[in-house]
Formats: sequence, structure tokens, C-alpha cells
Amino acid sequence: MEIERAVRGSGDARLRAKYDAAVHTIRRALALYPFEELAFSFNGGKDSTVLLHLLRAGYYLHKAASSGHVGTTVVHHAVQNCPMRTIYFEDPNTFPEIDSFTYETAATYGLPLETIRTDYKSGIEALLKENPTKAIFLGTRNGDPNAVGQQQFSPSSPDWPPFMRVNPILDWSYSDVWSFLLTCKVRYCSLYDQGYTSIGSIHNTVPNELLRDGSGGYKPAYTLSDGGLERVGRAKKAGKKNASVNGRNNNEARQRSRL
Ligand SMILES: Cc1cc2nc3c(=O)[nH]c(=O)nc-3n(C[C@H](O)[C@H](O)[C@H](O)COP(=O)(O)O)c2cc1C
Ligand SMILES: Nc1ncnc2c1ncn2[C@@H]1O[C@H](COP(=O)(O)OP(=O)(O)OP(=O)(O)O)[C@@H](O)[C@H]1O
Repeated sequence: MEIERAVRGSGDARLRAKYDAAVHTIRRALALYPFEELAFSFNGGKDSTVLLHLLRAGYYLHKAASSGHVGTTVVHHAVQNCPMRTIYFEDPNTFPEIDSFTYETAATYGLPLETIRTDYKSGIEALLKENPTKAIFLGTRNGDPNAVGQQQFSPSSPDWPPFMRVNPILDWSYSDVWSFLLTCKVRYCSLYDQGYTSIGSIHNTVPNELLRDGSGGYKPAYTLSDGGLERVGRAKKAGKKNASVNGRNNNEARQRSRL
């Protein structure tokens, strides 16, 4: 399995440790819940792209262990994808590059994609009514405003329908994300090569100022040296200060996402 091989062969001990811990979380979830009652929340961003490939690796190792063929070519050739139910909340304000990357990636890796066009909460309420869903995998990381108080396994909030949020990359830093994507040589959304370091809607996201290349363009996202500043290109929610101010002053988030 190419992800497993790339990480093992990388010589990057930190990446291997992060990978092992994330895959462990994924394998625990696969052991705990029926596969058809799991879902993957995928939006084409860098964090959910990391999670996609970790799910593929975790599923491969889970299948190999349950069939007794760990490390043999039997499983190696049979399991390349993780056909987990995948939900994508599509929004008209999404960048077209993110939208097309999401659909193309789902097709490439055989993800059964369910597109939801309502808000998150009602979408999940409807999803749970249609198909029993015990747990949903998310690419949430510490430093995301939504991560506060969460752990690898966190039940949904009290006013939400009941399900387990599984966050295998909660403790990954910005640089861990890029080490993984570059080491594994997987495709990611083209906006990240145009200086976008964290992507929200077309109305609140611009390339990261810190990546200006001096000739009118921007350097790729993976060149940002201080991961604590990844949200500099994201505007704050209405009524708050602008993105740069947010990024530079949010010391707590910066500390959490530092190397
Ligand atoms: C699959 C999924 C599950 C979520 N579960 C919760 C939840 O239990 N409680 C909550 O307050 N928000 C929940 N959210 C909402 C997120 O915390 C967050 O508000 C949303 O992803 C929008 O993030 P953004 O503002 O960075 O775009 C969930 C979102 C998704 C996609
Ligand atoms: N529109 C969406 N549809 C499905 N899942 C989503 C959506 N928005 C967010 N998520 C889930 O929440 C996680 C965290 O979102 P977040 O925006 O922080 O990360 P990202 O989009 O993967 O990367 P980036 O920070 O570069 O935008 C995603 O990885 C995904 O699991």
C-alpha cells in the first residue's frame, strides 16, 4: 500500500509517529463500529485530504489484520481504497477548485460521495434518519476554532444528533500535514500552490500575505514556516477584526499549531 510504504520509507521519525497514532485511532474506530455505520466528512481541503489517505492506509491494515495477510501481496493488491460513506456539504460560495477537487478525488479513490446542500446540523440530522451512523471521521486539528475541547473521540455536542466525532489528526501541526502530503506525493487542491494556506468560502479567503513572492504572486502553502499563521488569509466571522489581525494576534491557536 503506497501510503504505508512512503511514510515507513521516509526516515522522518516525527511523521511516522504521527502517522502511527492516527492510523491507530482509525483502526480502533473500524474495530468498534460496523463499517456501514461510519462516515467520512470530506471537503477537499488539505486536512481532509490527509485524512482520506490515512483512512485508506488504516482500512488496508485493518483488512490485512482480519484476513491474516499483514504485509503480503494478497492484501496489498486487493485493498487500495476505503469505500466508506463520504459526506460533502456543498455550498455555492465554495471555491470551484475545491468543489472540482472534491468530486475528482472521490471518483479517483472510489468514495461513495453523498452531497448535502443544507447547513451542517440539519444535514447530519437527515443523514442519521436515513442511515444509522455511529461515528463520523473529521480532519479537525488543534488550532481550528472548532477543535476546542475535542479529543480523538468526541461525542457530538449536546444540541446535535448523537454520533461520535473521530478526529485522527487532531494533534497534527500545519507542518505535519505538509510533510505527509509531500512525502506521500498525493494530489491536493491547486489553490494551495497559489498561496492559500487555509480555505473557507470565496468571500472570506485570500492567499496568505506572508507568502508573497515579491513579483506579484504567492509561494506554495507548504513554504509557510510558521504554521500558527495558516489562517492569516481567512477573515473572521462578521463583527470581528480582519484575517491578518486574527492570524497575528491569536497566540493561543498559534502555540497549539506550532511545530
Ligand atoms: C461532520 C460534522 C460534524 C459536526 N459536529 C458538530 C458538533 O457536534 N457540534 C458543533 O458545535 N459543531 C459541529 N460541526 C460544525 C463544525 O464544528 C463547524 O462549525 C463547521 O465545520 C464549520 O466550520 P468553519 O466555520 O471552519 O467552516 C460539525 C461539522 C461537521 C462537518
Ligand atoms: N463542507 C464540508 N463538507 C464536509 N466536511 C467538512 C466541510 N467543511 C469542513 N468539513 C470537515 O471539517 C474538517 C475541518 O475543516 P477545515 O476547514 O478546518 O479543514 P480543511 O478544509 O480540511 O483544510 P483547510 O484548513 O486548509 O481549509 C474537514 O477536514 C472535514 O472533515
